[in-house]
Amino acid sequence: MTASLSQRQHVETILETLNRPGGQGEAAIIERSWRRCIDRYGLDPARPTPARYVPGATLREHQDQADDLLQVARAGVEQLYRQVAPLGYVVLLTDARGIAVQFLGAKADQREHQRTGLFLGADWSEAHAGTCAVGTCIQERTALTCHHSDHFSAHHIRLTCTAAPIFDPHGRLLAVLDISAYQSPATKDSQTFALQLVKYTAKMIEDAYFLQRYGDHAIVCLDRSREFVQINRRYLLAIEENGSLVAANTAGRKLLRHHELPLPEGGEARPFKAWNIQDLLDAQVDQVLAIPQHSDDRVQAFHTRRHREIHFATLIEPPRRPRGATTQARDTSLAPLEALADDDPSMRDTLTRAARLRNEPINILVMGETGTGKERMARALHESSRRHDHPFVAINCAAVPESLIESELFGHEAGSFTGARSQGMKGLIAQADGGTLFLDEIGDMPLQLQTRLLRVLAEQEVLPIGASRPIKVDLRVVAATHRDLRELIAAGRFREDLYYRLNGASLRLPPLRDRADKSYLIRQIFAELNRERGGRARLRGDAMSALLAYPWPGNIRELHNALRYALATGDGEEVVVGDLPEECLHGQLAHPGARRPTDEAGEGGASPPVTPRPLEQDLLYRALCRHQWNISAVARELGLSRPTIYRRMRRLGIVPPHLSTTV
Ligand SMILES: Nc1ncnc2c1ncn2[C@@H]1O[C@H](COP(=O)(O)OP(=O)(O)OP(=O)(O)O)[C@@H](O)[C@H]1O
Repeated sequence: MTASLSQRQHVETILETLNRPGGQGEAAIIERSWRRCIDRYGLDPARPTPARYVPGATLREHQDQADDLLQVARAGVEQLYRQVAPLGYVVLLTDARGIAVQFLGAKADQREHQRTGLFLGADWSEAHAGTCAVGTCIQERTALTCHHSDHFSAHHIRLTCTAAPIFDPHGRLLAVLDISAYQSPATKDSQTFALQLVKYTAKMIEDAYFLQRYGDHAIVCLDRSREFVQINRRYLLAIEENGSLVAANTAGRKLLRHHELPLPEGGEARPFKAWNIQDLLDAQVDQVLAIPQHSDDRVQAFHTRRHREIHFATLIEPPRRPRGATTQARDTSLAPLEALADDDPSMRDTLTRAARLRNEPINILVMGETGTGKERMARALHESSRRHDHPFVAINCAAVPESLIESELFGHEAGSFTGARSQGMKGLIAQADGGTLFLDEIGDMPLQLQTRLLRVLAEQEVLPIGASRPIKVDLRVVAATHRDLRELIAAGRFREDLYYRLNGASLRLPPLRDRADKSYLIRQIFAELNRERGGRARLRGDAMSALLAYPWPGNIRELHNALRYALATGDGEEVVVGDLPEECLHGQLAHPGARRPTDEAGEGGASPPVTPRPLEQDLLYRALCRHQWNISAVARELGLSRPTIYRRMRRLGIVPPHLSTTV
């Protein structure tokens, strides 16, 4: 059968079906949508519906509005893509208006994706695209598969698309998650698993968004199964301290409807906020809030008040907000240490240890790869200790010339050696009296000075060069190293006795690549740099995604520099993915969903080109040089078509060296 014949038949089927009384179940959903297409939108099933893209700037607005969700959804969308990509599906996340704000699909088929509209910026609203999984899901507020000839437009009938809605904690539609493929078996049943998988992922994203939005509230998680309540968390209810409900996930809202008291004739359902947890569960608020989080009884059973059904409950308490009798005044002096990390397991252990050690009269050795924040840790230890009103004095033993380090550390008397200051100099050790002396790169300290330092630590007194009497000092030394001091000891380059003096306790910092709180660090550093610059730029979601996708080797300094660069190249208002340095962008381009969207969306002529930035020119130029101006190789590396590369070269004014005229 030729395509045009099947398309003609499709049009006839639609018209015939609409002349019959309505169908059942999902068939009814599709029929209702077909009716809307004709009656409300005035669409014609035989008329081609070319993919429509919103312009680049509009797409950015849609992405900005969906930014919170996009950040939470990223991991879920990527996991879904990994699951379905081998079967030929692409993944789209659209906003509530049907505009694709995230896309993951095979790069090799990019042209086809763009032609069909399975791409960033495409408009899948029903009013434009006709009956389709996304548009019809938005209208019907339900998950569905739009398989082959379910589509209204004859031009979409080779597609199979499955979509599920994502609602916000108040039941408003937030987004639609969709998977689509060009080839699939003829029967719609073949998509049953697809539908379950998309619904499951949409619920995961919805719940992750819920937990993030209401992270400052107590959240009651309920399930009918004791075994699954901690994993499934089927029903989520955010409550105030007095038990009144502030939000519920989709399943939670259904549970409330199920347990609503019978309504009087014509009566309205109780507004969501009028619920209290004790209206739902046969329990007092205090009992629910007392469910322990970290013991064997963290799952507790309750009857529901109305139907006497058993539900198992766990509680997620807001972080750092102690409640009731266990309330203790928060120790604000710990703030400098707490600010170093968010939710990284090894940092959490390190910080707990640091908090215990901060006022102990022992020296501390901080270990970790270069740029992992050892000096930050030393400062935070000092600032959170009782010594914080006294000086924090830092010296980098590797950076000061060997000839100066002795006088820098120990100071000297007037005229004690050639080049000494005429009035003498107080050394750094004496300057740190009462406070903290930070010895960075201690492994680089010359052996002879190690002996003198050992004496200072043992005697708590320092003898300046040329002085006859030592000066008493009260010191806490924090030393840092990225080297293995035991190896240096074995090689005879570090004194073992000094090692034990310095290593009263040790703290090890994990490399950036292993940290689970990268997004926290990114936000922290970005905010700091913003403050330094006196600016108020914001970091857009696509830049954050690229930074998170980049395989950071180990160094926070590198991240710091990347953000500094991005702020310098950005327009001052926001930092977008194109403002990031080349290395981060490479991690980004290897990742199909995180590409800067707008210029590629313009390939079909629907989106205007993005204003070129110097960085974009620089990136392309460097890629061209790397590949000796082989356009195919550059196109492959950047995941773009050859014509796109030529178009960009023209737009950015890049001329190959072997041509004297413009390309
Ligand atoms: N927790 C943090 N939050 C924000 N910025 C941080 C954090 N930790 C480190 N940085 C930044 O990362 C960079 C490196 O930090 P720091 O100098 O403390 O590392 P280091 O391990 O002492 O480095 P080196 O090994 O080179 O001496 C600095 O720019 C610092 O501001």
